[in-house]
Amino acid sequence: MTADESDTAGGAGHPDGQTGGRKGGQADGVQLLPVALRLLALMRRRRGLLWLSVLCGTLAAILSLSPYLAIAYVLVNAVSASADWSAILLAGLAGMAGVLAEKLLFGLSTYLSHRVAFATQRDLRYELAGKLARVPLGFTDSRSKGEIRNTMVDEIEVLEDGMAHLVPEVSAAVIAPLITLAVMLLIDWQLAVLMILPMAVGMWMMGRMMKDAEEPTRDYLEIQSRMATTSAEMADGIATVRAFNQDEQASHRAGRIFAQMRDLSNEWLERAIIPGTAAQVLLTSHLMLLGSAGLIMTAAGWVDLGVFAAFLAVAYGFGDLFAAIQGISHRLFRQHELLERLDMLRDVPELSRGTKAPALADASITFEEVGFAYGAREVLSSVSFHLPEGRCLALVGPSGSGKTTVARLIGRFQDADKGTIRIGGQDVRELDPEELHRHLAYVFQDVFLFDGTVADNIRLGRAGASMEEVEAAARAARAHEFIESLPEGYETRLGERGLGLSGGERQRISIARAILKDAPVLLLDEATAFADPENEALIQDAVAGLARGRTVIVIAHRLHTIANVDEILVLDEGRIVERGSHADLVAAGGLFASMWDAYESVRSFRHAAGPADHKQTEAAQ
Ligand SMILES: Nc1ncnc2c1ncn2[C@@H]1O[C@H](COP(=O)(O)OP(=O)(O)OP(=O)(O)O)[C@@H](O)[C@H]1O
Repeated sequence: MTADESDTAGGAGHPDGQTGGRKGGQADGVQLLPVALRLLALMRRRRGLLWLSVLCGTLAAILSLSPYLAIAYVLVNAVSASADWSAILLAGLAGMAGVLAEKLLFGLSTYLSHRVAFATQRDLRYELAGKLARVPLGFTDSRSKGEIRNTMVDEIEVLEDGMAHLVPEVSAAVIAPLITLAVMLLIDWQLAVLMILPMAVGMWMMGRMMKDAEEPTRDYLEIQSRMATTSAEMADGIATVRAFNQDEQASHRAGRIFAQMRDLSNEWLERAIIPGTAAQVLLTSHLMLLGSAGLIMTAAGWVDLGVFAAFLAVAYGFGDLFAAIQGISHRLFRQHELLERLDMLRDVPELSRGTKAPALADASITFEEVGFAYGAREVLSSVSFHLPEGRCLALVGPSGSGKTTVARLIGRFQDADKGTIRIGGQDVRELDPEELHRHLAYVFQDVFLFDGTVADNIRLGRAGASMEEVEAAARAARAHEFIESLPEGYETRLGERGLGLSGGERQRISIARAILKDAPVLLLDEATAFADPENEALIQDAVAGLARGRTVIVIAHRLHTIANVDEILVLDEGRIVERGSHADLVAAGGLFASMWDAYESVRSFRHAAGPADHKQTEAAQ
């Protein structure tokens, strides 16, 4: 694809772009040459093809002047008294051959640059996908997922314009005119100056305008990014929005952003139309200046008619080339923004990769004075515990007390800011991440299912597991029956994010994954609520089977399910405020005891409420 080159203000760099935006950026203006060099650097792995493309593009641009020169030669000779018709014919043929060669070379240059661009796009996406696997998960939490998707899909797509189109076009629009200009200066510097002067002034004006466009362009990209996020949210969250009767408010919110976009575009149009048109006039007035001044000089005998005709012909072709430069600088400016956004993703610090792959002493988990903050907000402080292999630890506490964060730190979804977390005696930061994750299995509430078959989704637990193993895991996870009832059983495609399965069914697929993985440590976030009592009982059953013989950390919401765990940690505002067995904690009369009382009274209320609720509560037990 090519970038949209239409310009509302005479090619004056309307602040449109196809990127998401960002505030800030270089205060001292965008240097277009470095942008072009960065684009080249992106493609350096394929520099052989790239330079061949540049060479073909340059030759094509030089040859593009050949028909004008041929016409000039033909005209000058045809009107002269001593016309040499065979030479005229030869010049005509040479002009035609020049055009043909130009088109062929330009086609070859574009073909090569596209090959390089497509391969580079693939490299970049691959690199970013790998990067996402190495950055702390907190990064994707804090960064809108739409923004990341935007960069990986749309913005890298737009970079294709820079890599595939700008490379041959820059060769055509910059290198070739420079060579031609040098030759023209050698032939007649006065005519060459006349030819180039108005263009140079026009180019300078365009440059000023481009500089003025930086701020509005950033605002434009910022609004464009918000528009993309709002539109994606409207599409993704439409069910919630409708359920709360917020359609109108959501439309108004989106409408305000759309209006900002219109206002910014209008504002820019008004600012750019006059200088833009003036620059356009200058950029195209070189023929008039050269024509009138050159005629006088020729009539005065200062310049040879043939030379004057050649200059006129080249100047005619030069106009096109300079028009191309405007478009290129404008598009390079867009590429600059894209490259900056790409850099932001590429430069995100990665989790340190430990290299140790030692045999862990056991599957114990230890927290030593662990502290963690999201930005400035401390969410865990001085958390210490030791969970021996094969034992079960429950984390309880009010919402937001830090239970999930404890589990996430073990898997290095983020790294602790203070203290040390050990598995089998080894600091998790010193372990090779793959080695660490081989020891951990998760069953979280928010089950991610990808667009693939049920069997493939279960195989996420262990790639390459046989169909028998997948099925055995599904049976143990009490998922086999519902999977069999799907239209194509294990081969049923789940569609994007596994839409179409109930919460309980998704959870059981996640349990099947964990069973297949057969990791010694299980991190389990107990589901808070499922309407369907049958599902609930099945999940409890499956979890009990999965937990047997493993080291388990369970984030517990139903306090009766943890009556027999080895230790309960009670968290409040990121600190361990109580610890002990269920009976001890109830007897202690602290936070756990009051949570337990509240929990019990809800349960007895449910028992009293009626058969349906009663059945559900029973099933849960
Ligand atoms: N990605 C994040 N960025 C910023 N703050 C976060 C993020 N994730 C969690 N928090 C905050 O960290 C604190 C601890 O969250 P955490 O999810 O660990 O609590 P929790 O005890 O598991 O809560 P719940 O029982 O509601 O799931 C909360 O105040 C939460 O708002």
